[in-house]
Amino acid sequence: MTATTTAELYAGNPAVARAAYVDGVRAWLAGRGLDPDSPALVDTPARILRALEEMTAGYDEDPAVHLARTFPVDHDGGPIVVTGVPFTSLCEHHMLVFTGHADIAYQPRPGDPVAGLSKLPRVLDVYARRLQTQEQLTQQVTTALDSHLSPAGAACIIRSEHGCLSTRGARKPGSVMVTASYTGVFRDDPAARDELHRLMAR
Ligand SMILES: Nc1nc2c(ncn2[C@@H]2O[C@H](COP(=O)(O)OP(=O)(O)OP(=O)(O)O)[C@@H](O)[C@H]2O)c(=O)[nH]1
Ligand SMILES: [Zn+2]
Repeated sequence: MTATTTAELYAGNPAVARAAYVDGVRAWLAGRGLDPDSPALVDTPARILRALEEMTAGYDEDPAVHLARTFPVDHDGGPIVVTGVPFTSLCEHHMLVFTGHADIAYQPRPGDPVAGLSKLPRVLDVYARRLQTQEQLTQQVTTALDSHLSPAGAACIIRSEHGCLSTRGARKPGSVMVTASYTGVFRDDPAARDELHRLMAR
């Protein structure tokens, strides 16, 4: 007989896993010398759980849904860019917030239909609302644009401040992590990438 892992025990049993989480936070509070039944703390474990579930709701979403509908518009195949899109995510190492802005772009092939403007921030949020590294989040956005729009190229640049770096550990508030992912023309053609950076400058 093989031992049951924690993952096996709780996968498919979200109600049991939630109860165990609340018990665990209560145990930690008590171990820290605090009263988990005090009016101030009695609802805190369930509150943390609700916040975590809200901030990881992206696991229940598929970016394909947002990119399925496209629109025919007159365009000559120039880059389409949305800059300064705010987001909040959770780092997978500490489950602490990292928050910042993304510049997202794709270059449709001439004559191809385009995605609605709001869909780029929506795709970002599907992935941001998961446990993330910034590198992975950046790349997932361009991969989704490539997969569902088949553009000539896609790009995502993210600037964000990580709570795990600013509030604990190395404690460096104000430090900004910058990551970039380029595909197609933006990866292969320096002139196209330079032009993109000019468009993104603000
Ligand atoms: N590359 C990358 N690193 C991240 C990201 N978010 C958090 N980290 C880092 O993940 C690392 C985890 O390192 P560990 O040594 O395992 O954890 P730790 O002891 O808490 O590290 P310190 O933060 O240095 O105190 C830290 O260096 C974090 O800064 C991210 O999105 N990308
Ligand atoms: Zn972290």
